[in-house]
Amino acid sequence: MEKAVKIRTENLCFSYNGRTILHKTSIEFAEREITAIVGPSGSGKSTFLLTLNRLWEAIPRCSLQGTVAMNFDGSFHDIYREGYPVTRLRRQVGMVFQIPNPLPMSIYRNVAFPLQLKGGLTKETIRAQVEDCLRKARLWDEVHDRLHSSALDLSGGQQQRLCIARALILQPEVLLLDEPTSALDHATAAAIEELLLELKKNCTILLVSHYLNQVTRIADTVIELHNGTLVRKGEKA
Ligand SMILES: Nc1ncnc2c1ncn2[C@@H]1O[C@H](COP(=O)(O)OP(=O)(O)OP(=O)(O)O)[C@@H](O)[C@H]1O
Repeated sequence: MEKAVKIRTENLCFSYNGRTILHKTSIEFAEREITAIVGPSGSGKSTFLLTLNRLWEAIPRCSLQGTVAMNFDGSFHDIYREGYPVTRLRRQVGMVFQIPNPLPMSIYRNVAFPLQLKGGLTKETIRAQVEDCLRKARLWDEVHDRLHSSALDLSGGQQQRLCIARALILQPEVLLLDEPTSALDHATAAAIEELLLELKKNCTILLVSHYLNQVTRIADTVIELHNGTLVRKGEKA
C-alpha cells in the first residue's frame, strides 16, 4: 500500500537577494518515513528545509513563490496561507540545524522552554519530559549532574545532542534535521540513527546528510537536489 503524503511542495521557487536557489520544485514526502536529501555543498539543501518551517522569513531580501502544504489532522494546510499561525507550525515542525544553536541559558531551560512557553504543565511533568528527551538524545548521562549550568559550556557534539533533545520536546509531527550527526563520534552517531528509526513510527523525518553510509543505513527514500530542483534519486531533473 502507498504511504500517505505528509508534505507536498508545488512549483516552489526560492531566492536570496534575487539569486535563485530553488526552481519550480514540486515534490511529495511520505508520512512516517526518513527521507534523505543529498546534493552538492551549496546546492540549497538547508535552504529547502527553511522553506518548510518559514524560518527564512527572518532573513532580509528573500523571496518565495509556490506552495508548501502539510497534512495535519487529516487535511492539507498551506503553511504560507495568510493566517496560518507560525507558532502552531513551529510546534508541528521541529528543526535541528547544521551548526548547533543553544540559547544562552541553562542546559535544562534550553530543553524545557518550548514546553514552558506552551504552558499548562506541572513542573514535575516538564522535568520528566526534559529527562526523557535528554536520554533519547544520548546526553543525559553527561549532563544530569549539571543541568543548571550554561548550555554554552557544552562541547560542539553535546550542543548538537542538546538541540536534538530540544527539537523532540514538543513531539513534532515533522522533524527537519540538517547534518545532525556531523559533530558526533561514531558510537553516538549510531545511537542517534537508532533514535531516528524509532522516531519515524510517529514522525516524518527529512534528513540532510553528506554521509552516504548513513543515508544507505536509515533512509527509506533519497531525494537529490539537482540544478535547483528536488528529484528522487535516479530520476532526471
Ligand atoms: N542568508 C543567506 N543569504 C544569501 N545567500 C545565502 C544565505 N544562506 C545561504 N545562501 C546561499 O544559498 C546557497 C544554498 O545554500 P545552502 O546552505 O542552502 O546549501 P546546502 O546545500 O545546504 O550546502 P551545504 O551542503 O554546504 O550545507 C549557497 O550558495 C549559499 O551561499
